[in-house]
Amino acid sequence: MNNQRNRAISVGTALANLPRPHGIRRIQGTMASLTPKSVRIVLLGCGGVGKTAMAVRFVTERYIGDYDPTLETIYRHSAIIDEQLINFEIMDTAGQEDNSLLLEDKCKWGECFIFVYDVTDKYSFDELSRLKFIASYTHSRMRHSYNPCWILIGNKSDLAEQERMVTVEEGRALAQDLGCHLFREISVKESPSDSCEVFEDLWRDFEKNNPRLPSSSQRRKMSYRIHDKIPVISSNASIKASETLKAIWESGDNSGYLTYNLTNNLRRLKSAPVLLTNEMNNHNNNKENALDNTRTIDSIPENVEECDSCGENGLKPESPITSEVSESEPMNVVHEKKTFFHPTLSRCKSLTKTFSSSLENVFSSIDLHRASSSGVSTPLTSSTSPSSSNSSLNEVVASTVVHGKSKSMDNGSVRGRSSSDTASMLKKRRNSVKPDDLMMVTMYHEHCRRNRAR
Ligand SMILES: Nc1nc2c(ncn2[C@@H]2O[C@H](COP(=O)(O)OP(=O)(O)OP(=O)(O)O)[C@@H](O)[C@H]2O)c(=O)[nH]1
Repeated sequence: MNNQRNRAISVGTALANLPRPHGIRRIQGTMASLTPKSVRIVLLGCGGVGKTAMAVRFVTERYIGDYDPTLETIYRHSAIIDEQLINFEIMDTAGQEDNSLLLEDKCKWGECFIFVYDVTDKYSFDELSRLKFIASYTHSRMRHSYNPCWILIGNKSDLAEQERMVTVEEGRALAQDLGCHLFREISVKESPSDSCEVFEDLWRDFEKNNPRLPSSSQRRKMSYRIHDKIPVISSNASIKASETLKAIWESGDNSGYLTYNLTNNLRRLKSAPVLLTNEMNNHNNNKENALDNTRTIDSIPENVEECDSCGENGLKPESPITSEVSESEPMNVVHEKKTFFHPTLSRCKSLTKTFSSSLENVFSSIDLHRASSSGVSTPLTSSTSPSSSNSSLNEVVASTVVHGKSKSMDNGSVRGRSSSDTASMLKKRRNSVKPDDLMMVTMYHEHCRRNRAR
C-alpha cells in the first residue's frame, strides 16, 4: 500500500517536472495570483466616529444610519483587488472602551491599523495619539516578521462645511507625526466608494511593504485568544468578487478552470463555514457551543438610511456568491468535468475543531447510517440518535460521504458498502453534490481518524 502511494507520488512529481505547453503555463501563472491572501485589520478610534459604518459599508455597501455603540466584532469579507483574492478580517473595536490591556491584545492580533477620527470632533482627533502609541508599543514588543501598516482617516467630511473642527492640514500633519502611510478625509455616508478605496489602498500598502506576508502559525497564536472573545460575522456575499468572476467568464477568457478555481477559493475560505454556520444555527439544542459566537452578515440590523447624494439605500439584496456561481451555466459545465477541489486537511481540522460539538452528533449519526446500510455491526463511534433538526445536514453529509467514496477521494476510512436501495437513492442525489460538500467529507474522515486513534 505504502509502495503504491510512494510510486504515485514519484510519478506525480515526474509529471509536474515535465515541460508544459505555453497555454497551461500561462494559466498556472494567473492562478498563482489568485491564491487567496489574507490580512487582519483593526479599526481604532473614539466612539461615534464611524468605524462600524465604514466596515459595514465596505463589506455590504450598506450605510448604517443609526448609532449603536459597538461591543466588538470581526467582519470577514473577501474581495478581489488587482486580480488577487484577498480575505479581509476586520476588527471593529469599541470606541468607548478604556481598557488598554484588552486593546493590547487586539493590537497584537492586527497587521494593519486604521485610525479614524471625526472631522467635527476635536477630541476624537486628539485621542488618536494615545491609541497609536499603544498600538506601536505593542507591536514593537512582538517579534513580528512583517511591517504593520498604519493609516489615518478623517470621517464625516460631508459635515465639514458647517461643523468642521479639524482642518485637512491638521489631519495631514498628524498622519506624518504618527508615521501613518496614508491619510484621507472621507464620508462613509455620502460615498460608498470611499470606504472601499480605504481598504484597497491599505491592502496595497501592506503588500508593498511585506513581500512575505505573516505566516499562518504566527496568526494562529493570536486567533485562539481573540476569536473566543469576539463575535465573528462572515460576509456571505461579495458583489465585487462575483462581478469579477462574471467579467472573467464573459470576457471569453477560456479559463473555466481558472474561474472555477477562484470560485472554490471563495467557497473554501468563506462560504463553507457560512454553510455550516447556517445549518448549525438551526440546531438550537447546542446553544453553548462556539457557534453562538458566529453570525452571518444577514444578522446585521438593517437600520439603513437613504444616502442623500446617490439615493442608494443599500437594501438591494446581495446574492451569495455560492449560489450565483453554482447555478450558472458555465459552472455546471466545469462541474461535469468533475474538477473537484480537495480542501486542505489543516483547514478541515480547524473547522472540525470549531464545530466539533455539533458535528460529533451529525457524524455519529452518519456512522450509524453507514453501519446499517453496509451491514457492519459496530459503528465506528459510539453514537447518539440524530436529532430531527440535524436531519437535513445528515442527509447531505451521508450522501456526500458515500459519493466521495466513489470519487477517488482519499477514503481510507470510508469502507462501508451501501445496500441496493440506499445505493440507488444516493445515485439520484449524486448530481446535486457540490464541491462544498467535499469539505464535509474530509472533515468526516478526520473524525473517523480521530476515533480510530482513540
Ligand atoms: N454625517 C455622517 N455621519 C456618519 C458618517 N459615518 C458614520 N456616521 C454616523 O455616525 C454615527 C456613529 O457611527 P458608528 O459607525 O456607529 O461609530 P463607531 O465609531 O463604530 O462608534 P462605536 O461603536 O461607539 O465605537 C452613526 O449614527 C452613523 O450613522 C458620515 O460619513 N457622515
